[in-house]
Amino acid sequence: MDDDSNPPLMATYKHLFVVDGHPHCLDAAGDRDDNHECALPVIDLALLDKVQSVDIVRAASEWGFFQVTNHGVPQALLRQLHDAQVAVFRRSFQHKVSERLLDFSPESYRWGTPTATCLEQLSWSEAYHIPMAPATGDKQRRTSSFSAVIEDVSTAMSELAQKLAAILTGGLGGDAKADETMHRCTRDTCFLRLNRYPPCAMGSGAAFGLCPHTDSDFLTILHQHDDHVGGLQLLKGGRWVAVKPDPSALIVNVGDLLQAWSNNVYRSVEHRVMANATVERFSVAFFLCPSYDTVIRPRSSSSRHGLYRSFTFGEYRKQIREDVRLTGRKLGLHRFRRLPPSSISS
Ligand SMILES: C=C1C[C@]23C[C@@]1(O)CC[C@H]2[C@@]12CC[C@H](O)[C@@](C)(C(=O)O1)[C@H]2[C@@H]3C(=O)O
Ligand SMILES: O=C(O)CCC(=O)C(=O)O
Ligand SMILES: [Fe+2]
Repeated sequence: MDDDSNPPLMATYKHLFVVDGHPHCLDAAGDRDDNHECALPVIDLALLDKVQSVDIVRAASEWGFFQVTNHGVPQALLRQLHDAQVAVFRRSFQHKVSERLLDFSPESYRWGTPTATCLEQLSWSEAYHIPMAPATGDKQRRTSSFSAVIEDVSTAMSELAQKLAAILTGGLGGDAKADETMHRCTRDTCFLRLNRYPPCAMGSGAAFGLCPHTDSDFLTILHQHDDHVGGLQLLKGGRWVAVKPDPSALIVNVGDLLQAWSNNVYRSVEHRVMANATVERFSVAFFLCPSYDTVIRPRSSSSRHGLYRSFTFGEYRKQIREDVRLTGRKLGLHRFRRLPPSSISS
């Protein structure tokens, strides 16, 4: 490994570990139930029938997270992606910031949190956030074996995500409009994110690998490559619980768009990654997203009014970017809540 491959996280963010001249650490200790590992619901997709669909609907509404086995994304392909991902992150930092990864846009490489003003907003990680849409004039995506692997993984994950999204939208009763919205998610409107969490010398749990957030998409498919490096935690019943890594399974989580569309039936649950003092960690996330002009129209039911106003995915992303720029945090769906009728003055 090149010594110069790590982004300069310590040099850039060391000051956030000191507040008023005193060492500062995350207040994760206050909510620390991190030793508590949870067993996410596991759905065996080889047995996909009515019973499994009901289980998926239940897991998405009670947990917002579940795991799938026999998911159809070949294990050998995930291993190939892992090897290529490791090699890409091993290149020198200078190379990563200055070169385009293959033919993807230069902004796809990110590290740390440029907007962070406190430790709580810092993500101790580097990532390639890759739009699946081919760049204009881009005819050479498959010229390297790496881009071919990325294409194959994203095609397989996209098929899986669409299948699960169809089950989840179907699970709320027939609504043609849901189908229409889901059809606006094609592989090319989605994103693949390659994450690497470098060791953090300040100690395990001293920083977030990825600070608490909900995903801004319909559904996320996540693969953790190692069975011995944990770090992912989710908020369950007001407490942070750790997810036990299982590289043979894929983790699925509901994103903000599905929560809004389903009128809070499905839950986009906050999750985070804790940094580790000695070992690095890799993961890959596939985000099922529609085109930016797609309107998310929260369904209303006889029992519940629409909790959110309609918005386009482009509007949602823009608002998040703006909130992060101005406040350091994503405010997410709170911004799009419909005001209760009593609070609207005439
Ligand atoms: C600073 C931030 C960027 C981010 C939202 C956040 O407040 C914290 C987590 C970030 C993250 C990580 C996963 C996804 O890539 C992302 C789109 C998301 O939903 O949360 C990003 C956000 C972003 O890049 O806007
Ligand atoms: O690395 C992980 O386990 C989680 C990644 C994640 O939450 C994300 O990329 O949105
Ligand atoms: Fe996430």
